[in-house]
Amino acid sequence: MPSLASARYGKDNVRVYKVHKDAETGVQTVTEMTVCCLLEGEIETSYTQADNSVVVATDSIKNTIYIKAKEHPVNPPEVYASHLGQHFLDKYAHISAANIKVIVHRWTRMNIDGKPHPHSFFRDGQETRNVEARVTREGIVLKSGIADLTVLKSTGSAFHGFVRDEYTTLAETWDRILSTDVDSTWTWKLFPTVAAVEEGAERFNRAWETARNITMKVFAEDNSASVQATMYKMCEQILAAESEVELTSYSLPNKHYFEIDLSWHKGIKNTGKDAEVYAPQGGPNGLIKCEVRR
Ligand SMILES: O=c1[nH]c(=O)c2[nH]c(=O)[nH]c2[nH]1
Repeated sequence: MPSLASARYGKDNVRVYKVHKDAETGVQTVTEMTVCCLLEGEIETSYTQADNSVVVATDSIKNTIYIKAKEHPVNPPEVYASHLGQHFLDKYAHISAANIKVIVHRWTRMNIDGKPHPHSFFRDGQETRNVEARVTREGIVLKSGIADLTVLKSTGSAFHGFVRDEYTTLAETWDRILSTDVDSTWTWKLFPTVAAVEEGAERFNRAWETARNITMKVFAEDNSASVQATMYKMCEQILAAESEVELTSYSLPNKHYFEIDLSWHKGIKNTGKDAEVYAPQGGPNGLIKCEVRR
């Protein structure tokens, strides 16, 4: 006899835009998000017995995402995600967990004639700021992060001393290009209530800035022995800087740039210390991950 091992459902890819209009200055500030909200609880019978009486329609979940964005600030996204998730526990006794994911897209204010423009913005890169909240009656687990921050350094990266055997063709290198799309997360200690999330909410913007700055500074300044060694240093520094963070993680593709031997053309030197023109690769790519706990 089969049984339902796990279940969650809700609405994904809900796109939300909110504007704040400062009545005094006329300055407007915008936030664009993509939201996912998946519920868990006593919903088994909707799967096993076609019992829709336990189903909060995903259309209603979508409506709630908009209503909560109107009722509450959407900045920082950690606070919005906590309010949204808590709503489903408060409103529906049979719902035991709300899993919220908020992806915040970049809208950076334009500078026109050297002055910040009051209502015009541009997308300066695909990088997003992400939050995952799991809200239960035990408390709120928040995971904050950065995704798709594309970085490259043209030197200051090496990779040698790795296993050499009959499967190895890769040459050791003391000077290579290093490029990746940063996916970094930091998981907070458990918050008992939404009020505890709200209290000192500036911690979330500060930690995002700290993690982003550490990521870029370590990437730029570390004389990298490997992606593994460099990402571990980033994790250590984030844990040292943010005392309420329990766990940090990185997932980094190693986006390869291959040297091109052009010696067949008039003896051109384009390898080793003479390398200038490279071939950026699509796939395959390395993929290096780690989690570091306090
Ligand atoms: O930083 C690296 N880590 C690896 O594990 C690896 N493997 C590889 O082929 N190149 C690299 N680079």
